[in-house]
Amino acid sequence: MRNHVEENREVKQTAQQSDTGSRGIAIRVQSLSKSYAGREVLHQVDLQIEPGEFVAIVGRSGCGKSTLLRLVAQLEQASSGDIVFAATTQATQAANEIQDPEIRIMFQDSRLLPWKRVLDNVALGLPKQAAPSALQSLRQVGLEQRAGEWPAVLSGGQRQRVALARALVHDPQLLLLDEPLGALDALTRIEMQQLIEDLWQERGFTALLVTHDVQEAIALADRVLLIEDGHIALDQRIALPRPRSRGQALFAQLEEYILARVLKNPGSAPDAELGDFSLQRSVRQVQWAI
Ligand SMILES: Nc1ncnc2c1ncn2[C@@H]1O[C@H](COP(=O)(O)OP(=O)(O)OP(=O)(O)O)[C@@H](O)[C@H]1O
Repeated sequence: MRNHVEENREVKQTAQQSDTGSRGIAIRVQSLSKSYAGREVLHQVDLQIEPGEFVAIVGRSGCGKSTLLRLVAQLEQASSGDIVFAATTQATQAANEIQDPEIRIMFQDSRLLPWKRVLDNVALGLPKQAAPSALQSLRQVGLEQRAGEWPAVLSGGQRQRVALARALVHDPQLLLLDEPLGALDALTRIEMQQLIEDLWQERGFTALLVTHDVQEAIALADRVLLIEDGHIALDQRIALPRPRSRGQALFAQLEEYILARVLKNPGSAPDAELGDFSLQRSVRQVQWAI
């Protein structure tokens, strides 16, 4: 017998799924500004993200990366400007505004409840009868066997896997990732990157990742945005084939270029040289009529 969550999900998907079969939504940020105590952190930011796109945000500490993510998550209010979410219709790719997108967020710390077992953490907020989907979500991150354990006995990487399972059990249209792998060792970090990429490809949600790690941004994202002085100073398409290898010459070239831009190093390669990749991933552009 199907549970309520599955039924609700089906109804929601029928209404909101794009014609690529993607669960992901489009985002349009218009003239977005945010000030804290009179100090402007973001200044009239404009940004468009396509359904199912994976976008990474990099930039120096304190430049406003997490602020932008929190505004998109609707955890904070902008000082001015708009953020619009849209699903696309079947044939036309026209954007239909949606008011209550399913958005989930992952932080650097897992934020698991220590007094709840792993499975109960994943099932948090789900109706009781949806427990099987929580177990399935744990299976997807490879931790089904740890369902009955307490978060305290898991490693940092395993706790982040549980946090990922907890986000995915809600079948998000948009997954926001605020430096979720920042505290992990290098090997675990790469394993988690692969897991996130696999799940993103399988589920089709739109992903927005804040990271300090330019390699991570290039490994995962379709586009890397650099925030600087309150605005998007660079919007670099990463048209490398997936899965990506850090050993590729183009990977290294992009890394050097983006890092140089972050560090404002005048010796970096010109944008034009890097914009000429032949392998472009076909992200379908939304027609905004709203
Ligand atoms: N609630 C707040 N009240 C006051 N100032 C804030 C608040 N949140 C963020 N700021 C300030 O806004 C600026 C941007 O913060 P934000 O956390 O977005 O930066 P970030 O780029 O994510 O930094 P990091 O890479 O170090 O995490 C910082 O100067 C920060 O001190």
